[in-house]
Amino acid sequence: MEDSNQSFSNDFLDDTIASLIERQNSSFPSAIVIGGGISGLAAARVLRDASFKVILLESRDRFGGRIHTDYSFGCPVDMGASWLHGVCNENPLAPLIRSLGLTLYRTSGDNSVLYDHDLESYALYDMDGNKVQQQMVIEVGDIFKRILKETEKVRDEHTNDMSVLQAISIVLDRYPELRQEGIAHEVLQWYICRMEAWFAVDADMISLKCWDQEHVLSGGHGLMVQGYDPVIKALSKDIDIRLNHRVTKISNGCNKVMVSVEDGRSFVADAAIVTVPVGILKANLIQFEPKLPEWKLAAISEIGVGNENKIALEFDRVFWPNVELLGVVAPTSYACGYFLNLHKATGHPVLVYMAAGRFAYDLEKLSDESAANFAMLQLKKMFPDATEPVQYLVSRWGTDPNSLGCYSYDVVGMPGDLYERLRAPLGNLFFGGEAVSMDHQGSVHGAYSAGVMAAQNCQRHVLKKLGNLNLEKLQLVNLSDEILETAFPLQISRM
Ligand SMILES: Cc1cc2nc3c(=O)[nH]c(=O)nc-3n(C[C@H](O)[C@H](O)[C@H](O)COP(=O)(O)OP(=O)(O)OC[C@H]3O[C@@H](n4cnc5c(N)ncnc54)[C@H](O)[C@@H]3O)c2cc1C
Repeated sequence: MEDSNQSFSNDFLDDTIASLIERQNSSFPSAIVIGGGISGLAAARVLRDASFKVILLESRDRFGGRIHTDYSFGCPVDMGASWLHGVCNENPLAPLIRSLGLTLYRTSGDNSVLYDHDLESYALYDMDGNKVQQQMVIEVGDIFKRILKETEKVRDEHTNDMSVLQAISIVLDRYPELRQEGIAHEVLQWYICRMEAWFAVDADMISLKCWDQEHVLSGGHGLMVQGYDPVIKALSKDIDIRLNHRVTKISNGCNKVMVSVEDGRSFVADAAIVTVPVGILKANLIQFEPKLPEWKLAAISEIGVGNENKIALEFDRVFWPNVELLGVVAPTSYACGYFLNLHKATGHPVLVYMAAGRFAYDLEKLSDESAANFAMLQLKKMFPDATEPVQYLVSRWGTDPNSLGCYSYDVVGMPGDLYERLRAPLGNLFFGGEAVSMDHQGSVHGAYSAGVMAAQNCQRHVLKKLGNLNLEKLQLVNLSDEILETAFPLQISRM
């Protein structure tokens, strides 16, 4: 490790980090944050506010990661995360959202994972364009709840985990009267499609043991009307972010961590925090020196990563009803589809087609134009007179080499200690990112908290290690404490 500084390029030695290399026992502690999504930005802020010298290395030419608000329609369209799950003061992001004065459009009340949209805000259609009676949507929704309730008994009867789909099939064999026919069957498939969208995988991969174990924050689900971008911008303020810096190797020594990027340059600091998506770790795109221990590698391989994609369509006028969600029901959950009506929440004539699981991967095989055409075919099933879109946007989270998936999920048979192993530090190396969140994996607020926690652990570790440092120089500021001081109410609307 000591000799490694010699491999630095000369021009880099003149850069700010060079001072970190030269600092031995004096000056400020230093850290490198890898990945500029919300988790990495939160981690960098905590350390910066604690007077650490921080540098953030980000592989893309933008920061924000799986939060990506696109403005090419002239209005904010979130192609990654768009909801705040848990519109309540306990949400760790609430203080920041409040202080920025951002508006949330609540799409559901308090009701659990499966109903991030209230039933009255749906309009469902069959493949022939006939509107499904709302009464049927409500009745089948109740039947779906009953089926899921019965799967709890199946869970209690089996020591081994199984998929939710397998459990549903056991319940339907036991209670044939719960089976649905015709359109009612298609509506049931639509509910399964919505469940698959939440976990971003097909129902045959959702763990029966884990699916409802998440502690969902209260307050329902709220769309970020101005997009998530202002949150990301606020967190990034004054952080030394190096874009187009793809990390390829992390050398974790006794005293320092050296992080190398694609073009051969290296950065050295007292500690580093890895916040890249778990899909990147699974694909072994970063080399670790020494190699990660077996228990860490096993945790990375045992966690699931799902996929979700969006096709955003901008129109010159609104030709659809004033509901939040437009859905097409079909004989299989794979063939069901739905559009989020952004016009209801934001006033802009934009529909966002959303696809999850295997279907999301299949969509990525199409060109952008074919994907948009596919979404239009779905739309025309509901509205034969639909006009062509003025513009469209297509996401590819599954094959994007900076994400390789949309967010993590619990696989069938997931070991109980998986998350502890994922987040466990290794010497001077700490782990953040949505997948290591304590309670809210797969979410923006979970990723944020995981970044804050990794930074606080890193801060403690480094300060302990540098025991001879003049600690009075350091301002031990907690990011959330600082923001909490500005207490504005959350702005929530529903038109
Ligand atoms: C389509 C979609 C919809 C979603 N909807 C919601 C929602 O409505 N609500 C919600 O709460 N959550 C939602 N999520 C999940 C949420 O977006 C994520 O949990 C969260 O943004 C993850 O943040 P992160 O910082 O952990 O990871 P990321 O945002 O992925 O940040 C990691 C960063 O690391 C960078 N990186 C990758 N490899 C390297 C490398 N080798 N070197 C340097 N940098 C690298 C990436 O470019 C990225 O910027 C959604 C996600 C997707 C994809």
